[in-house]
Parts: sequence; C-alpha cells; structure tokens
Amino acid sequence: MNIKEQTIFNLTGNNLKTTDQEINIVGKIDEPLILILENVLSSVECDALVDLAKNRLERAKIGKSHVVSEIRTSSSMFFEESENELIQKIETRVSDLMNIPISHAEPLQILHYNVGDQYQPHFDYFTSANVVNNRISTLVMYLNDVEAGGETHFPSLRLSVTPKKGSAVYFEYFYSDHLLNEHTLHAGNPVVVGEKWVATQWMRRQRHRYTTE
Ligand SMILES: O=C(O)CCC(=O)C(=O)O
Ligand SMILES: [Fe+2]
Repeated sequence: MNIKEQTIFNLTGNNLKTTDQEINIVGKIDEPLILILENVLSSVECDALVDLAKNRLERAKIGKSHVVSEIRTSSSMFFEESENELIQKIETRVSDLMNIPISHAEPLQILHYNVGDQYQPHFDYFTSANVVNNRISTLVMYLNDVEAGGETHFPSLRLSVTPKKGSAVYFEYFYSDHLLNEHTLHAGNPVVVGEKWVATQWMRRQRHRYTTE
C-alpha cells in the first residue's frame, strides 16, 4: 500500500491567501511536493529588492567554508533579519506561505546571474552526518524575466521552471523516504541571454533566529 507522506505546506486550493497577498498555484508535482507559484511578489517589490541588493553583492560563497566555488558562479548577498519594512513584509508573507514560523527562517538571500553564470545541481539540505537543525524547505522567487536560459532545473524529475518576475518555485525535503528528498536535486541553468535575479528563502527544522517570536 502506498501511504502519502505528510507535507509541510498546507495545500487547500488553487489560490493561497497569505497575510497580505493572494498567490496562485500554476503547476504542481505531488511527491516530492514542488509548487510553481505566481504573484508571490509584486513587480514593485521585485524591483526594490534588486535595487537594495545591487550595491551589496559579492561573489557567491557556498556552504560553511565560505570559499568561492565554480559550483555557483553567481553573486550573492543576504539581507539582515527584518532589516527594513519591505524585508519584514516579505518575510511575513513567505513564512505564512511556507507554513513555518519566521524564527526558523534563514536571512533572505539574493542571487545575481550574468550570461553564462549557473548554479550546478545541488541539494539545499546539508548532507554531512553530524548536521543539526537542517534545512527543510525552499522558496526561490524570481525577481525578473530572463530572455533565455536560467531555468531552475530538477534533473531527477525532468522539470524546468522558467523564471518569471514575481513568480516562485517551492519545494520541501523533510520526508521520511530519503529518495523523495533526493529528488529535490536542482540547478540554476546557465543564463543564455539577459540576466537573472532571484531571492531564496530557506527554512530550518527548528528555531534559527533569536530576535523574533
Ligand atoms: O537560481 C535558481 O534557479 C536556483 C537557486 C538555488 O538553487 C538556491 O538558491 O538554492
Ligand atoms: Fe538551491
């Protein structure tokens, strides 16, 4: 018998009413749960995030070792927790959407890809044996349209998500069946024409912030 695994996301219909915005589901895979969402951020919010991040980018650093790596050739920055009203508003909406308290949220990350930049296939959760308070879910929000390339690609699921301003892809990897978690392997395909901006929210299993409720 096939028993469906419990998900974190609270899926009730095709539209999701968050604290301040109605978000639409436009695509879905059931196991592992992958959702393609529209209207997560407004166009004004996307532009504002890009503007705020622009001056603060540095070459993307990976993992805890903080070495520049060819696995990810984009540039990145992190906002401080709830650092201004816009970030606060987005964090509240995203935590509501992802069904996880803000206190479990990592700082919001911005990535910028130029032509040829990519993020090679990876898991968002940490795979070392002694990891505590691992990541459990991800929301990648697209802050602009990309002319060609730059899809978020899930090779095991043969799924490509095309970046669209204000849209997002959601996935979670807290299943007891480890194969389902492994199916969330994903990449940022090389940008072919244009540039690509995304904001990534990772959630932890337990509290990660001590400044919020
Ligand atoms: O840029 C993308 O499409 C994916 C980004 C990503 O995988 C991440 O931020 O963990
Ligand atoms: Fe990722």
